[in-house]
Amino acid sequence: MDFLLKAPEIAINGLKQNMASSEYDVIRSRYHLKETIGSGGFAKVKLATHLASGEKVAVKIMDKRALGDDLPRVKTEITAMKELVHQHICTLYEVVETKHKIFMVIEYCPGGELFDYIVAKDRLKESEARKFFRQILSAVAYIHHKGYAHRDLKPENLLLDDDQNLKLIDFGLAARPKGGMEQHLDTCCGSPAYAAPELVSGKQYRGAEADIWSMGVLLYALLCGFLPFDDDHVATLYKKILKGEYEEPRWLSDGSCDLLKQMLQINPKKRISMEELLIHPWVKKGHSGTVHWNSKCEKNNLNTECIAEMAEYYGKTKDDMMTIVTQWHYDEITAVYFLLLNNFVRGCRLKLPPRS
Ligand SMILES: [NH3+]CCCOc1cc(-c2cn[nH]c2)ccc1C(=O)Nc1ccccc1
Repeated sequence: MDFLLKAPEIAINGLKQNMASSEYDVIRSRYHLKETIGSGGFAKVKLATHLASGEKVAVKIMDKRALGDDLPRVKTEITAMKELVHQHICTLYEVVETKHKIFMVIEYCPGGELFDYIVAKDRLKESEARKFFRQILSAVAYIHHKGYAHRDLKPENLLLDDDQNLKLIDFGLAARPKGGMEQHLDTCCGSPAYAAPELVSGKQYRGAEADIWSMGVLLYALLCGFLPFDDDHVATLYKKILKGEYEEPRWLSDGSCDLLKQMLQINPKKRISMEELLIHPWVKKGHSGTVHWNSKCEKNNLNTECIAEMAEYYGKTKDDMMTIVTQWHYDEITAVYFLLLNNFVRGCRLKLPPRS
């Protein structure tokens, strides 16, 4: 099985990784792996502690031998997460690859899945649904701006951080069409209940338009606590999606019904666009302005306070530390930078302990 990221003989973190040693040696040298906090088909996700800083992280562990046809999904996700750095997207901190394993170290979200949050509350009040929907819009407008479509938007892929803010995960099905976001896509993917009519009918579709349909289903789930189109038999579910008829519970406001109607348009050409969504009266209600979707943590705009803290920790000049960080090897250095940055963005000051 070839290496996705590095040839086996290339040193990992300056040390020649003895390929005979445990597959977990490198990850355990920097993280204390704890309980499993999630799993999906080909991966399990463990809670871990970053030994140098004491910060909690999530480690997504995949065995290349078990991945089979899903191996390209992992490369897609790693490539996408390296490029998509945003306050409402789970940050990829580090990638460790060994002969048989791939470890993705990701920002930890202690609040769990939005799915479970909705189930626990039955359904959300309009104001809370709006708060979450604005954050989802912010993340999706950003990834569309960067030329990506997520293609698997659903409450299971939105996690709550410790400030009750949403973070998007699972970019394994993301697409970045070479011809730009206007280019049509062919692959039918994602979760059936959230899939757009043009996607389930096997037609070519535009990623951005399909993502907007999925966000309509997501908004409906936030406001109602159940899905607009649902059935135990996928063929029947597809018929319901293609028909586009759904119940409007009496608790939905006229504004909510109007927005849902514009998002759940079976004809993608009649569906509301991202630009119109960002300024929609329902989205703006009760908030001072439109949705801010630009990233607050772009890689091309390094945080000088984090660099200064790292320079002191590693005994380097700020310039040398800046040069090392901007190589973005997604190794220990990248992880430390993003861990410091995430705390900075949240208004905390993470002080690294003296190095042993
Ligand atoms: N539905 C989410 C289950 C837990 O999965 C994750 C949790 C975190 C996480 C938890 N806390 N912070 C981040 C980060 C990433 C994943 C993830 O990518 N899961 C996955 C996706 C596709 C296939 C298999 C697994």
